[in-house]
Amino acid sequence: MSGRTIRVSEIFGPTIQGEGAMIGQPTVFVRTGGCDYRCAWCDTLHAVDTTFRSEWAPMTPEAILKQVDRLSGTRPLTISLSGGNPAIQPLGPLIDLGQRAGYRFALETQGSLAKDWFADLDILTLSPKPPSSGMETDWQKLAECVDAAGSGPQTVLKVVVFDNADYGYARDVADRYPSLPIYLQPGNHTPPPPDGDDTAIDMEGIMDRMRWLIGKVAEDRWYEATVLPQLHTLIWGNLKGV
Ligand SMILES: C[S@@+](CC[C@H](N)C(=O)[O-])C[C@H]1O[C@@H](n2cnc3c(N)ncnc32)[C@H](O)[C@@H]1O
Ligand SMILES: Nc1nc2[nH]cc(C(=O)O)c2c(=O)[nH]1
Ligand code: SF4
Ligand SMILES: [Mg+2]
Repeated sequence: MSGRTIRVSEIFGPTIQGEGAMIGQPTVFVRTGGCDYRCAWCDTLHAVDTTFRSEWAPMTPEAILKQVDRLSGTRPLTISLSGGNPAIQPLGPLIDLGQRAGYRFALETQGSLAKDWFADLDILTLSPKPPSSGMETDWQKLAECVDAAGSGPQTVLKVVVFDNADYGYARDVADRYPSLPIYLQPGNHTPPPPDGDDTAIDMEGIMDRMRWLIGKVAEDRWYEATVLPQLHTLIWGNLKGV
């Protein structure tokens, strides 16, 4: 298929947005395949690891929207674009087509690649990666993402926190962008293996980290931060497609 196609790992929903600014709100997910990062604790390796490439289907915007319509009952809601890194894919035409049908678009990306069409989103979540991920932040690229979005979408920051170094990194990100809302998300240290169907998580461990993180924020009187768990993980563990 042609260059207009989007590499899709999975389309699922309606479910609730489990993370960040839109937590609890009904949404359909379109998860793209492929990522320029390899985070040590990635919970979505089936959309990252190229071993699973054969499961990623090239789809046109029309075919994707048809599938979303089938799931939503053609009642427009927010479509959440995630991945992998969805910024790699040519998503502009899908956003345009969907918005004309009444859909809203949210997208999450690590902020390593800026696209002009970020300005057309309704909400852009930039989730730069802390030290525990093993990835290095290119601050210039992150700035380009913020600039590309401009005043188009609501832009928010979301940082996963596992430890003190990650917490310090989150504070640094917030200092760089004092006008953007920031969400802190405790890390899930038992992410799913890409090919397994065991959904078990260490709930106690995640809750311990959540309590520790709230304690840090309170102790520092960091009242601009919002601390939220991954709601879908608390409800369904590592189950895929929810
Ligand atoms: C799977 S990523 C896909 C979008 C994009 N690649 C990104 O990282 O922002 C979606 C969100 O899940 C978060 N995430 C991934 N693995 C996680 C884990 N083990 N615990 C908590 N959050 C995790 C990421 O940091 C990101 O905010
Ligand atoms: N319910 C639900 N909420 C989510 N928020 C971010 C997700 C992601 O994997 O990008 C995700 C997901 O996979 N499921
Ligand atoms: S950037 Fe996102 S999808 Fe890519 S490896 Fe990291 S958490 Fe996973
Ligand atoms: Mg996820």
